[in-house]
Amino acid sequence: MTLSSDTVRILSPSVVKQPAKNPHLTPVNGDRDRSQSIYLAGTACQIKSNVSLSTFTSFRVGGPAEWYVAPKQIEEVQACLEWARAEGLPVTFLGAGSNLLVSDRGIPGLAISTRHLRYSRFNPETGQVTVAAGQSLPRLAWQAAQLGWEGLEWAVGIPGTVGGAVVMNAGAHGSCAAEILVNTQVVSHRGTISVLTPEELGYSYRTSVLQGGDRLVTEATFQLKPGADPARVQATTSEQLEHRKSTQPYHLPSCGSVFRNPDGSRGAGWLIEQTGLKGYQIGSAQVAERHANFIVNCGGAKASDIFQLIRYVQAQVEQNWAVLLEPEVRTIGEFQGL
Ligand SMILES: Cc1cc2nc3c(=O)[nH]c(=O)nc-3n(C[C@H](O)[C@H](O)[C@H](O)COP(=O)(O)OP(=O)(O)OC[C@H]3O[C@@H](n4cnc5c(N)ncnc54)[C@H](O)[C@@H]3O)c2cc1C
Ligand SMILES: NC(=O)C1=CN([C@@H]2O[C@H](COP(=O)(O)OP(=O)(O)OC[C@H]3O[C@@H](n4cnc5c(N)ncnc54)[C@H](OP(=O)(O)O)[C@@H]3O)[C@@H](O)[C@H]2O)C=CC1
Ligand SMILES: C=C(O[C@H]1[C@H](O)[C@@H](CO)O[C@H](OP(=O)(O)OP(=O)(O)OC[C@H]2O[C@@H](n3ccc(=O)[nH]c3=O)[C@H](O)[C@@H]2O)[C@@H]1NC(C)=O)C(=O)O
Repeated sequence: MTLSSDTVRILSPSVVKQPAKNPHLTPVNGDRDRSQSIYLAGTACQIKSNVSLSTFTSFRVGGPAEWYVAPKQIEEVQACLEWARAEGLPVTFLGAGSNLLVSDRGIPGLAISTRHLRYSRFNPETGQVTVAAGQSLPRLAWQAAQLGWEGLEWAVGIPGTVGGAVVMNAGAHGSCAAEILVNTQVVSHRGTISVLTPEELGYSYRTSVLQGGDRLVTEATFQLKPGADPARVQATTSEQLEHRKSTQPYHLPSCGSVFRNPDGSRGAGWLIEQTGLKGYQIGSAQVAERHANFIVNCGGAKASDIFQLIRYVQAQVEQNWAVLLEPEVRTIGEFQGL
């Protein structure tokens, strides 16, 4: 079973050209072919070539993005998308990289990171918070707790961005993004801005129609519950984080749960542990002792080690339990031939 990939193919890689001399581009220094970064005309947007993604993922693995940019506002997002389209490049969206496995070979085309899209606006009249896609979800959870707004306590241990949470329908402790989302603003690969409701997102467990799609989440609005005692909300938030740290290998690079829990009472962690795979290692990738549905990078792991371990665990569980575990982690780039 191949793992799904999230590189959006505006054109298939076979026709992806090396970026031509694009009139929109102002080389930073000298001839573009030599330069490692370029600026999009009319913006402060710097597109860099050959940027390693390993430091941008929680697994701490992954090869280089052919091109990488971190736009600071929606107009720059639109300019980047227009450039990629003009150059015939596939586009990949990056949040905090906490649910990504990026190929050691890297990814073709343009990787757009939301890391600089950050603001949060709490509206006491409506109890809603509107927040930029690149905002850290734990940071938002703590901000809400400090205000005495309930509804995000569950999210404090999810080390991703708001945009990633909207796309993944991130959840924990019986809650998830779908339950509190009012709407989300997205930009299509043609630069068109629209606002989607939870119904339009086709939400289900750890799934939305945005996954593997070509629309970038730029902002989300959540319905929270103001008026609680801030000390109590902060205490609950801390408890959620402490519970997680005691049941999950938080201290080692991972992507969180590797597989979605299958239907039925036996979760992925239980199935993998009962298959005797805790501690099983390929290279420096290991099935975590603390939680069998985590694969951890014990130091110096390659993406290929992790990929092969995912497939090995899938095969062993299927053989033992006739259950085919479905990856929750999003794989990006090519893993063929492994
Ligand atoms: C220690 C640890 C614990 C975790 N615990 C949980 C948990 O309890 N519950 C849970 O649900 N998850 C958990 N995760 C997984 C992960 O944190 C979530 O899936 C999170 O929502 C991913 O957000 P991100 O910003 O890192 O997205 P990324 O990993 O960067 O991207 C995930 C996917 O979303 C896409 N994407 C990201 N941002 C955007 C955007 N703005 N617009 C469009 N597409 C976008 C990417 O292309 C990719 O397909 C955990 C991960 C770790 C490392
Ligand atoms: N194992 C793995 O692969 C990974 C694990 N993690 C873990 O996930 C957890 C979340 O990490 P991360 O997403 O970086 O978020 P942080 O834990 O860094 O929290 C984000 C922000 O929330 C605020 N904050 C944190 N704790 C408190 C608090 N007790 N009270 C008030 N505000 C607080 C801080 O904002 P401010 O700076 O404004 O004070 C902080 O910058 C961390 O424990 C981290 O170690 C993260 C990534 C990967
Ligand atoms: C970490 C993630 O989300 C996590 C989220 O943090 C936690 C807490 O709410 O609940 C889910 O884990 P989970 O279903 O494994 O929940 P846990 O409470 O850790 O384990 C459930 C049960 O599985 C069994 N279990 C778990 C791990 C293990 O190694 N062995 C085992 O037998 C235990 O019986 C345990 O009681 C989410 N995982 C999925 C795939 O839904 C993620 O999505 O990345």
